[in-house]
Amino acid sequence: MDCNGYHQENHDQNLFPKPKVLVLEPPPVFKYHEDKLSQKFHFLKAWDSPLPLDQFLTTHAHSVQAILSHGTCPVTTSTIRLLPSLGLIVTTSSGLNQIDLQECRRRGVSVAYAGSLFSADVADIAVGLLIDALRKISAGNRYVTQGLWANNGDFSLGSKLGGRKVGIVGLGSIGLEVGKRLEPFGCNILYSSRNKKSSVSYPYYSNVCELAANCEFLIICCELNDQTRHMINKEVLLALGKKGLIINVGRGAIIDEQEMVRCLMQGEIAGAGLDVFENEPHVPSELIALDNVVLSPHRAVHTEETLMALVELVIGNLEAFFSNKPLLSPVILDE
Ligand SMILES: O=CC(=O)O
Repeated sequence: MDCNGYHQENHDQNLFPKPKVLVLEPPPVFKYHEDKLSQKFHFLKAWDSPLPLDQFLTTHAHSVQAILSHGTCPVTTSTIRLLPSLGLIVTTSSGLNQIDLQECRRRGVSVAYAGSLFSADVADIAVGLLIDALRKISAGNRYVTQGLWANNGDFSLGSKLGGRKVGIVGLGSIGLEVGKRLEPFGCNILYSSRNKKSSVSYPYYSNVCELAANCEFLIICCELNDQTRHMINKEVLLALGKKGLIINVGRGAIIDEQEMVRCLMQGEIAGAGLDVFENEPHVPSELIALDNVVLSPHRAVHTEETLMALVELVIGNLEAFFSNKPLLSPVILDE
């Protein structure tokens, strides 16, 4: 046994009780793999308790060393402050905007995340949404299933992908995967990012508005933070222009959603493919009604295969923490 009280060969539950892990809201991985996780850890389920959250946290304050969190589950300053023994937050997401990282840094709480585990899956959906919006696959499906084709309707033409200029906002691991997928279609890739990347020869724009003015489609792949919140505003959307499409697989709040809805309704941009929204799972009714918008329920990150890999990563990170070993996918908390 190590100093955190964790025993790898944890056969006798009385002698070596399973380490306790706090879960504030059920993460998607629970739906499919809770049994597997529960073989190793005892989950304290805040959402399942009749107690109000603060009282639940106070009750377990001294026994909680680790939290299991996910992409839309806030881990706030007040939660962290109520848990004096907290040493680790493991999130099943790649995005970290929901965790108060500053408080983690201040308190010396480590954070582990999904890293680039989902990047290929997210890039597949980004390209899928682009092709769908451009070639009107979902709209065509509605046209057929609503009987309009059989009634001699006139389905409007889509537009070609090859040879088009695609602007990627955020050239991290997801953005790079998107670029890799679009190059063989004959697309010209441009990008904006915090810094110019020496690993690619794509034209770089430090200003997202200039990127929008120089490309035909924008694919949002960056993270949400104070700098990127509502970065895609009216000015950027107008620069993208009337034939422009916007695809978002980052976070809803990177786009000023109200402004995007207005631009879509007034024909200031041509269409959108969206996996993420400002107020999930609520999607503005105007977006639902538009035929030039393709919607997806924040599922770009999850496939059966990556969820399997994710559960192993979560277990690996928690086991490492409780055995005082290096985390498998730590977040580097800069000074
Ligand atoms: O959106 C999900 C994630 O950040 O992993």
